Amino acid sequence: MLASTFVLFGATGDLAKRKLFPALYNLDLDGKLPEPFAVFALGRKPFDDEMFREHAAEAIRRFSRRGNADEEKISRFVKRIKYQIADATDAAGYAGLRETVEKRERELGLPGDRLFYLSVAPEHFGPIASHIRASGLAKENALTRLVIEKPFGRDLATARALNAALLESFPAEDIYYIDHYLGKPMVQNLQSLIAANPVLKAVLSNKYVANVQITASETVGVESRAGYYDEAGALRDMFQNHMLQLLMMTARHSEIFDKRRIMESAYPIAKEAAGSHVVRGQYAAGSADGKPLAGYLDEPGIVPGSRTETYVAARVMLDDPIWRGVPFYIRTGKRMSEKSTRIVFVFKDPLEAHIQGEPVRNYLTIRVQPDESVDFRLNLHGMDGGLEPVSLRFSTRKEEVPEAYERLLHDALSGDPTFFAHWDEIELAWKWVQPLQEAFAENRVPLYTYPAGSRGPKEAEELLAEQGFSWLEQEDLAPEPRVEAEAVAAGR
Ligand SMILES: NC(=O)C1=CN([C@@H]2O[C@H](COP(=O)(O)OP(=O)(O)OC[C@H]3O[C@@H](n4cnc5c(N)ncnc54)[C@H](OP(=O)(O)O)[C@@H]3O)[C@@H](O)[C@H]2O)C=CC1
Ligand SMILES: O=C1O[C@H](COP(=O)(O)O)[C@@H](O)[C@H](O)[C@H]1O
Repeated sequence: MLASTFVLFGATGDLAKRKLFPALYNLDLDGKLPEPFAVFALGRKPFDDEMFREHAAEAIRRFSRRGNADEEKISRFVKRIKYQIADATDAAGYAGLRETVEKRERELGLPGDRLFYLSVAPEHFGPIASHIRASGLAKENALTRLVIEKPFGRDLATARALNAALLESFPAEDIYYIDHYLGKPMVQNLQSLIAANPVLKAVLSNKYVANVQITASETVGVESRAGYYDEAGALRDMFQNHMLQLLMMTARHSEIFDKRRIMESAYPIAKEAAGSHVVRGQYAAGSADGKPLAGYLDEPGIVPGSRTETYVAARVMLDDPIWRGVPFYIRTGKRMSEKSTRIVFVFKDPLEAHIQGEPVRNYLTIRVQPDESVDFRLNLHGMDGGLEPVSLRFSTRKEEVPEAYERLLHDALSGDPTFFAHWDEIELAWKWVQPLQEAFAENRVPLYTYPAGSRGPKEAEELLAEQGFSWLEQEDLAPEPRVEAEAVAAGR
């Protein structure tokens, strides 16, 4: 059943503006919100309803993939929003908030099934949950859902403490830990892509796969989040959550479908050995499209001399019957040459024994964003008598891909936890990452620089070269195909 009251803490913030209001609006356009639907936008800034509705409308115009369409629809959507000035740390204020919510629900005839979305800094997660419970803002005998944003802790101990604090106020089944990478349609598709295609299922194992490469590269730098990012770094910001979730989603298979068991099967990397399996980097000055880009240390708000990493690459091995012996190379970085999230299965060289020079390989590339595609690189006999790569491709245009937050908000409203991170996965991921955090803090892993707008530190090549591999970049994966089968899906 859908919750029909949406209470958003942190409604004046960046995430609400860029992702949450546009996602709610798109759900409204698609008829996926209940009718009526009440939105309570909470923040400390001195907006009134009308001012805030214009703020939300502007966010939708700027950031929704369909925001430039229809002013009437935008106006109808924002009328659902009521703005409430509220300091989340003020326990006494929650009684008033409860009255406001109940009054509105009575007006609209709503049952009091409420979703609380905590889009605020993590130090507020525990106290807000506790105040919601103590004030009775979570209604007895009605549905309650609590959505928690990241970062979920800054290490294993703080994540455990935070989880314990949340569990004092809410039962585990009411808590939804959002990881927006799990909301990306192609990530959600991974399971059916493999399960529904025996041909893929048959070859995705250590018998045929030489290595797997998971990349999430970004062109943006630290932007306006220096305060948070300089404390977090790429390991906490992207690797512990999004990248390890991508690993779990990629590696699970019909024998071991539970993501927890995949994470459990990842061989730990001791801090003393981290330098042999992990590369960290920080962007220096560089350029993109002919324009100069500042180095990380010159970005506004970064602590002088900061050793925070903006790039991490790691080799992960799994103690799993299907994947034993296959390296999973995982990398993420800011200020790289391209925005791309993709998973590449690199197949073993069928002609290894017979060919000189470049190996001949098949690749299966699953592009998650910006465009979605599944691309099989085959080798055909070319005109010149040699082998020539060709692609078999299915793709969806970027504008047609629903935003991750759309799907996840709808799932949370509906009470479907499938594509949320589960506490055990979060805990296992922190456990795995902990020695790397220590190794970074103790400077056991060199911090290499790379020019902004590049492919990251050249030292990351060595991670693969040791085993005779190399990172596959877009141009390696998408050779101009001589033969192409392309299916463009509309409106998925
Ligand atoms: N922005 C992003 O791209 C992403 C953000 N996140 C996470 O989402 C959460 C929100 O991030 P973001 O929107 O960027 O943060 P911002 O700093 O932009 O916004 C913070 C929000 O919290 C509110 N707030 C702060 N203190 C209080 C308080 N005492 N009482 C009530 N409200 C308060 C602010 O209200 P006001 O300004 O009115 O005081 C504001 O609405 C964080 O946990 C972040 O890590 C996760 C992934 C990506
Ligand atoms: O969670 C985060 O994700 C974004 C990247 O998300 P994407 O959907 O654009 O790939 C990243 O920029 C940010 O630093 C991080 O906190």
